[in-house]
Amino acid sequence: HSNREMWFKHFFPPNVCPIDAKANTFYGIMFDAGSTGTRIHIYTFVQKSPENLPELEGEIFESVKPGLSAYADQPEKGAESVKRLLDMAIEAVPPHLWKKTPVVLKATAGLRLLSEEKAQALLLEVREVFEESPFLVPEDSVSIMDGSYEGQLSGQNQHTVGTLDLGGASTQITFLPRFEETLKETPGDFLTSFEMFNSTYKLYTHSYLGFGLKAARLATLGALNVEAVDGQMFRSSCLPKQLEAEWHFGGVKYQYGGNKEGETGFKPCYLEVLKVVKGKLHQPDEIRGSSFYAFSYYYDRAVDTNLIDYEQGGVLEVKDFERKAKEVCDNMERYNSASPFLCMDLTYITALLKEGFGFRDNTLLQLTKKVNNIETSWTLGATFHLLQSLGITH
Ligand SMILES: Nc1ccn([C@@H]2O[C@H](COP(=O)(O)OP(=O)(O)O)[C@@H](O)[C@H]2O)c(=O)n1
Ligand SMILES: [Ca+2]
Repeated sequence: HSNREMWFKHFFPPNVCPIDAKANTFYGIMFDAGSTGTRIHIYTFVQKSPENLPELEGEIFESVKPGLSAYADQPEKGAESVKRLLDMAIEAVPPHLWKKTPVVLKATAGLRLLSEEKAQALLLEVREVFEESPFLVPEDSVSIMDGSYEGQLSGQNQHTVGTLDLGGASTQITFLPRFEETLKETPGDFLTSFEMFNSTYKLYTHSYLGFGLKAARLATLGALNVEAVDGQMFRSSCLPKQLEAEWHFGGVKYQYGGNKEGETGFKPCYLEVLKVVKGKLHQPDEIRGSSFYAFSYYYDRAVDTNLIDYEQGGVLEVKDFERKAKEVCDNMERYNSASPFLCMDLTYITALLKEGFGFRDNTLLQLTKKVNNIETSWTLGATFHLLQSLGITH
């Protein structure tokens, strides 16, 4: 619309101006099909004028468990879980905007670990659910995402230069390098360029498949990429001595337990976990002392052990995770009520941060679930990009 049509909008406060609201509000529906759950993000954007970027106005968020990969052998059931979430969008988006509201699903690490055939069958069923909905279904609306897009950047605090995300199957690190040196010593496929205000920026972002918390459990147990797991017992010094149990992940059943006779506790556990991370990740020098935002399982495990409050989040040092790991691992029987993997998880987080990425003991981590009441997720950037590429916003 031209400025002529909108001359009257200055007489109304923005939220009572009916035409303004209609002409400038856009919705975007983004599904995050993660390895442990499926989530819907329904974003509302408002574009105040054609020359400004659209602003995020709000988000509706819901999630279900388990993730799509758990339906590897029942793709219709998997698609049904998506449909139930999509029904929320039918309620949330005004009917006259349905046709203009794109719906997209991007699967992350969990589906990357399934066979091509099973993954495609799932995606096909989901695509059908989308086609039957009243929303705009772009080409490629259902896909497996390249890991590097999961990185996200937050600019809340000048000294916080990057983000860390720990999923079930993969983990991501993203930051804006400040030194030429970092760009020089970084593998090319860890860098992506983007344009903003007529300048080109280089972003360091990488997704490590197999280094998510749950994949790391299997790796520590020696059960990742093992051919025959049937009847095999995987043991670890990171688990309670007497424990023997079963665990289902990615459609496979694993039997695992504690070191009945051998050692348990932080020290032997750390050595076990070290084998999984040491020398496996790229360590950019400049991040050692920088502070990072940390999401997902970093957040969840910090909440589980009272390091932070669930609602508030908080700031931690890397060594806080180590202190807690020692406390839990060296008193394993006492912590039995929580997950039997708590010691292993905290030890892995400690090793990942210190030996994997190369952070210092006193590196600060800002643990956050929401920023300005919006779920922190790669989905926001992806939706923004989608609306622009479809020409829905400018
Ligand atoms: N919107 C979201 C998405 C995931 N998560 C967390 O991310 C972790 C699981 O990661 P995921 O299921 O996305 O696994 P990947 O597919 O990323 O490996 C859990 O700690 C979730 O609670 C979150 O806190 N908020
Ligand atoms: Ca994720």
